[in-house]
Amino acid sequence: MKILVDENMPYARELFSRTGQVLAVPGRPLPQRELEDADGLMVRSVTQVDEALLAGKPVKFVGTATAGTDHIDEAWLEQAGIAFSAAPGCNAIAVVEYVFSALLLLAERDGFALRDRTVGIVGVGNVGGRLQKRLEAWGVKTLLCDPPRADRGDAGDFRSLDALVAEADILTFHTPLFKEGPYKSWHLADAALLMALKPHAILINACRGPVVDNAALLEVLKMRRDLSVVLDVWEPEPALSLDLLDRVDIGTAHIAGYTLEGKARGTTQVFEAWCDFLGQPQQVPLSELLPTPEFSSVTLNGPLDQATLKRLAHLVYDVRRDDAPLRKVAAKPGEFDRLRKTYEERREWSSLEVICHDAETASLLNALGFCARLNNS
Ligand SMILES: NC(=O)C1=CN([C@@H]2O[C@H](COP(=O)(O)OP(=O)(O)OC[C@H]3O[C@@H](n4cnc5c(N)ncnc54)[C@H](O)[C@@H]3O)[C@@H](O)[C@H]2O)C=CC1
Ligand SMILES: O=C(O)C(=O)[C@H](O)COP(=O)(O)O
Repeated sequence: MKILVDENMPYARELFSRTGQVLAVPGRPLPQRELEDADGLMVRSVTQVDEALLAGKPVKFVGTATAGTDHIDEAWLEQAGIAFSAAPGCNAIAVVEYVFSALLLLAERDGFALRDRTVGIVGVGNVGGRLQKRLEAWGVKTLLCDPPRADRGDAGDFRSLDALVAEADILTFHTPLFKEGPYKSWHLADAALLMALKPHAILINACRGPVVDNAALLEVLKMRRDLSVVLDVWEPEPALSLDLLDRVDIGTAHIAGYTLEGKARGTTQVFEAWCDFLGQPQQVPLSELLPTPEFSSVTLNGPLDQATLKRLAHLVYDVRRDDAPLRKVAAKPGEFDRLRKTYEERREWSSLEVICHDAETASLLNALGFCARLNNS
């Protein structure tokens, strides 16, 4: 049994080698000759998996250690009889914490209270749903737009995208990329939407680059200097527009989902699906894999205000650590992918135990995703 795994998939070698011979390969471009005798192929979002890649190859199972699946031609895999599994929700917490890190930074820079802003969430799935809960836990008003869920009759106060644009101070996109169909999300944020954003609005895209028309965004930013923009994803990648990068407030190399926990969950979800496919089910608890974090415990002695929340959040992850390196190297070919492959360890808020002196603060911190406990001494 030969299993190809993307080299940017932590723990893949040790897990998949329980079931066969593992070869770690670059995902972009994938060395095609290695597919000639491969039974399993485990990729990330940078590898297009379709007929052109796999026709005539012996691969029987494809796994992607990602939430997004727009790089996979699922219809072709199905008709070719190739099993497929993704990793839904694996890195949702990481994206939520990226968004929080960015918002807390912009709030401090521009001197506003998050609680005084309304956040419009477009796409209320694993990422958007968790973001809603954490923002509401902090007392921030949210507005939700998710036409597929609204059409399914899911509970929730779902609004139109136009309503969010009209009312939200912060608009954040968390949809899959659909190039066509009833829920097409390609260029969902087009020139008209961008021009209609409220004065001093903040636009965030941490889902897929083409959900925001990047050429239109560049033109709009030349006219609307009041807008603030956070982009983790670009149209296209890896050759993003340097002019656009110059004009955004925070720009990162598609790393919003890159916590160690998020990547490890991606690997274990796909590994477990592969084992099911082989008829040898296995469960891998994350605690078996993850190392001790750099900071594991702090004591909060005062009240939890926005400035304190920012310091706590940024102790675990400050988005500026990813913005500066991209600006430094973006003009050089290959550097976008190198930044992603050599990504320095990043953990989730839950890795930080926060010891508190009152139960209300502990409960709020837990609702925000930290691991809080009451100091009874
Ligand atoms: N920057 C990064 O590192 C990461 C990016 N992503 C991207 O974010 C996307 C969302 O992630 P999850 O929340 O985990 O996916 P999910 O599938 O759990 O949720 C997506 C939600 O978007 C909704 N939706 C679909 N089409 C829509 C439309 N046209 N307008 C509004 N809502 C729509 C769906 O009904 C669903 O509720 C992924 O598909 C992926 O492309 C995900 C993880 C990491
Ligand atoms: O899960 C997703 O969807 C993502 O966007 C991933 O975080 C992207 O990471 P790579 O698969 O490109 O390493």
